[in-house]
Amino acid sequence: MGDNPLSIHVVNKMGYEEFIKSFGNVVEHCSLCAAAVWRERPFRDAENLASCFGDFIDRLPISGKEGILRLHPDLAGRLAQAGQLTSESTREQASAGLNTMTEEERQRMTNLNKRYTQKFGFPFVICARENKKDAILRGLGERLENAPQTEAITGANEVKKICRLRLLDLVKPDSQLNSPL
Ligand SMILES: NC(=O)N[C@H]1NC(=O)NC1=O
Repeated sequence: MGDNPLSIHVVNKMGYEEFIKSFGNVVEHCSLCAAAVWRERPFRDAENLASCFGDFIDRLPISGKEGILRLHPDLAGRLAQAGQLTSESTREQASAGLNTMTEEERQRMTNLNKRYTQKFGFPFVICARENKKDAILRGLGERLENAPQTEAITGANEVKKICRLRLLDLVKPDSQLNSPL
């Protein structure tokens, strides 16, 4: 949870500019999602807000899902090594142990990421907070075998998990529309 989690009442009173400022990166570099989801207010609670983002992503055509995936940085890629990830990605990649890989593991990850991007035209995305580096390396190898359409949907489902966890950091989980909290 973040330092000052918001109550759902505060969220529901936000104008769209404030809403986009608060939630514009729950889907990495894609403030369009927050800009679209604002119209669904009032939200019941943090989980309902997360479902609205998830439903928006689900409704996108395959080309839109691919577009969202293309806004994600490679895991343990060049941006990570240069310290240029968003603060959210930095924390998530560290939680999976990706910042403490051996040189050999990093090389394997780089090679697999390259093959993945060449095959699909978008980067490999997985919810790093729900996986450790071994599971991520294994997942990368396995998902390389998937068909492109399957993989766009699998990646979008991982984006939804990342988005939900980011939202639960920002909004008090026990704050509800019909209670004073
Ligand atoms: N490529 C990729 O999966 N990136 C990410 N995953 C995650 O949990 N945070 C990210 O930035």
